[in-house]
Amino acid sequence: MKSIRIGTRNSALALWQAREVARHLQNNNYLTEIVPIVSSGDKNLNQPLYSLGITGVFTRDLDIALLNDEIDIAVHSLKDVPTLLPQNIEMIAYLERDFPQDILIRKESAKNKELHELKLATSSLRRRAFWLRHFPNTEFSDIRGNIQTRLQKLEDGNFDATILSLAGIKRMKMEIDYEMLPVMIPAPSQGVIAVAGHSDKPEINEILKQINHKPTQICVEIERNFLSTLEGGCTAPIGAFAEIIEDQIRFTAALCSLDGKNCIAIDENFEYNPEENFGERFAKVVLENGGKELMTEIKSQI
Ligand SMILES: NCc1[nH]cc(CCC(=O)O)c1CC(=O)O
Repeated sequence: MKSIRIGTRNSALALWQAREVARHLQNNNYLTEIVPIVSSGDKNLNQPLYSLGITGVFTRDLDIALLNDEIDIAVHSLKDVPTLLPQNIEMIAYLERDFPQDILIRKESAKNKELHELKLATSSLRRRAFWLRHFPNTEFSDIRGNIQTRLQKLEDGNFDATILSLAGIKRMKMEIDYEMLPVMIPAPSQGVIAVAGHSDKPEINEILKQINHKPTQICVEIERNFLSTLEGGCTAPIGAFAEIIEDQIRFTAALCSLDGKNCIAIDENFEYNPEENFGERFAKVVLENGGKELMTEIKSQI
């Protein structure tokens, strides 16, 4: 049998994630081959992502390679994938989520500062707003690039700390001190590796389904339905996290104003029912409780 061509971005993290998907497929006795593809999201590093005006900067080039039959499947960090997929592209498998949380990393010279004294670097509207919700007088600078670049910028730059995803740090095996940030709600689908396939390739997609982790799929579908119902194509400070605890789902989520002063939050426990779109239901609760006006305000500010 021919080997499965696994498309990936060529950052260290993306390659690690692609090898992880390859390992799962090899465990099921399939041959694999990794095909790195340079993405335009990686080429354009001077502007924050939300200001590039297009969604899917990280995924577009892999989508094109998939549609052009240069690769059979594409591996993504699910949180970078827009909720609306291009025609003929389907998300087929999700690997088990390991570390959904955000963490704080500070440089040595800031190690004795209080949290509210830190000057932070992040380009994420969510991380900024959720931090400001607790520490409203914080100064921020933008920071872009892959994890290694950001940590280098932290050493060189005029700020004390940055916020990153724990999953990325763990996957890169970085020996680095970090602090957990229980005040932050993760981005929808943070920490999840997802595999996309072409709708016209049912044989490959059947193979992919064998490595799907169903509990992770259930959780990220709730988070992403919540996100897509709220956003309608715009980027806003939205956190959403679902986890399965015994036989219940715990869902925590919030939409915040850019300055973090106004947050509409959800915290629910419920029994899973595949017939019900919980993400949409909770997003409607947010929209009806001031979220609609808040989204209009955010859209006018970014
Ligand atoms: N937006 C960049 C990005 N996309 C995926 C990860 C790490 C893996 C993940 O969180 O799923 C990161 C780095 C970060 O947010 O710190």
